[in-house]
Amino acid sequence: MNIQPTASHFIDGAYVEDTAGGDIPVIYPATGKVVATLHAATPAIVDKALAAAKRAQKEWAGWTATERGRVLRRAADIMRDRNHDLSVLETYDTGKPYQETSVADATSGADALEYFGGLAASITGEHIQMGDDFVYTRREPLGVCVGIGAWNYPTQIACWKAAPALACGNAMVFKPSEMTPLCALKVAEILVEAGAPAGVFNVVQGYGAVGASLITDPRVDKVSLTGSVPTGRKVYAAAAEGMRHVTMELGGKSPMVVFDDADLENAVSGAILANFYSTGQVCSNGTRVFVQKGIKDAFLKRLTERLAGIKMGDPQDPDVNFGPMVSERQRDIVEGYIAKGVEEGATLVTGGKRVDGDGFYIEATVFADVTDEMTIAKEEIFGPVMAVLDFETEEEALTRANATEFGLAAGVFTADLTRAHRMAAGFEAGTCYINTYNLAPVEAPFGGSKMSGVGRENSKAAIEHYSQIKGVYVAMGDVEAPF
Ligand SMILES: NC(=O)C1=CN([C@@H]2O[C@H](COP(=O)(O)OP(=O)(O)OC[C@H]3O[C@@H](n4cnc5c(N)ncnc54)[C@H](O)[C@@H]3O)[C@@H](O)[C@H]2O)C=CC1
Repeated sequence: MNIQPTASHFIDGAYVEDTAGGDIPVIYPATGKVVATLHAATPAIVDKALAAAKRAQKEWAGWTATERGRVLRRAADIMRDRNHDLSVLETYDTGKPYQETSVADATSGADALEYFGGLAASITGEHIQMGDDFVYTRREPLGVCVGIGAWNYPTQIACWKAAPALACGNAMVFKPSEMTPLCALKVAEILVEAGAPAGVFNVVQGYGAVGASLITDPRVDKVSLTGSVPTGRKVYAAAAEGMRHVTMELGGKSPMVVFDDADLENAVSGAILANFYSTGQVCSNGTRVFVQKGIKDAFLKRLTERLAGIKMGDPQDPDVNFGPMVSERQRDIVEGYIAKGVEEGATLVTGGKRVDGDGFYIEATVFADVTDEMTIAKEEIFGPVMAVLDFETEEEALTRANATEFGLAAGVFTADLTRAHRMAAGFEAGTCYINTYNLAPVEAPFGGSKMSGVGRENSKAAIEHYSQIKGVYVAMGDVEAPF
């Protein structure tokens, strides 16, 4: 497979290069080797992309929604047809195992394109009768949207943002994470192939500075970021200057609560999905696993047994189910947290060590006897580190689960139906799970409360964040004025 793309950027329907912006090396996390070199956008490239989006948006919004939807649905079909190649590329970009990328990335992107393609024609206004007069509402696009992505799901993030944006008649300029710049280019190619007019979806590469320059441009109407809380703060503030709409999908330190009466095997499976999928690099991960005292020993025993099923190795090998971290830096950060866990007195149950060699591998790590004050229970690690905390009562579990500035996700495992719903109602989090964890189907809203974000992606809720309502009052009689 040719990993080096034709050029760094995709603007106005074509690949564009400008080497003056400086190199962005693409490092394959499994080997530590550079597999492609791209270039950061210069101000001229950013200008070209925004100009193309601004022009194309007018044409695109003039199409009927059925026509727009058809393009998105065709793009979904193309993505599914190319799932293998796209998954291999996603694995080069991120280091996530092919076993995951072949079922969770291009496929999830295709789901978003299909879902919002199907929804496009149902995005309508309403009629409000006022005696003889009436008001009608128009649901209009926002204009030019900027999407900024994190490294962990480059295809999915591009599609989760592009699909609702385009369905509503917006155009988009998307900046992938500098760590994983390859996959969004394929999304752009596919949309053009599916019939999207040139300029409706553009990709520009770059580090934070390129992202920052996009947000403040007067041509931009909306910014949707997937990233960390510190970046979210900066992006939200910069967008506020121009009163721009925002969607913020940020980090988390989500709780997963396991009661004594939970199905042990399912709770262990949930904890594995909540901590080790994508080598722990998932924003909604349930990294604070609260386990009720009566089930704690059995839980830890079964978890340790199940972790023996990890197969670490070349992520392109379909039998491998645990890949490297995305970068050396991220692995160093995770190692630092593991050291803090040991230093602050948590019990290291399993893992904890980096794997020697060129790739950025680190073991799946479980700490028990973690307390709320420990650093590993408070800060987002974004790596394969599970913290198991003990608890006794439901009230205690809920209070401690909510005692965080984050509010992205939360989960509960219990056989007690009413308790499950009580917990879901009590969680201060945007995305909750009962007896499962980390599923993110396009039909369901996804996003966080508190410091974890603003707005929702996916589901009908996303339409609210990529369109605006205009009310039109229509008088049927004379106008009454006081003088
Ligand atoms: N809630 C969600 O849906 C998700 C959230 N995340 C969060 O993302 C973080 C990890 O991803 P990273 O790529 O390290 O995040 P990051 O915040 O470092 O970077 C995210 C993106 O923002 C860009 N950026 C950085 N500074 C900027 C600025 N001043 N203006 C505009 N753009 C700027 C980066 O180039 C990158 O494309 C984690 O905290 C994770 O929890 C990741 C995936 C999903």
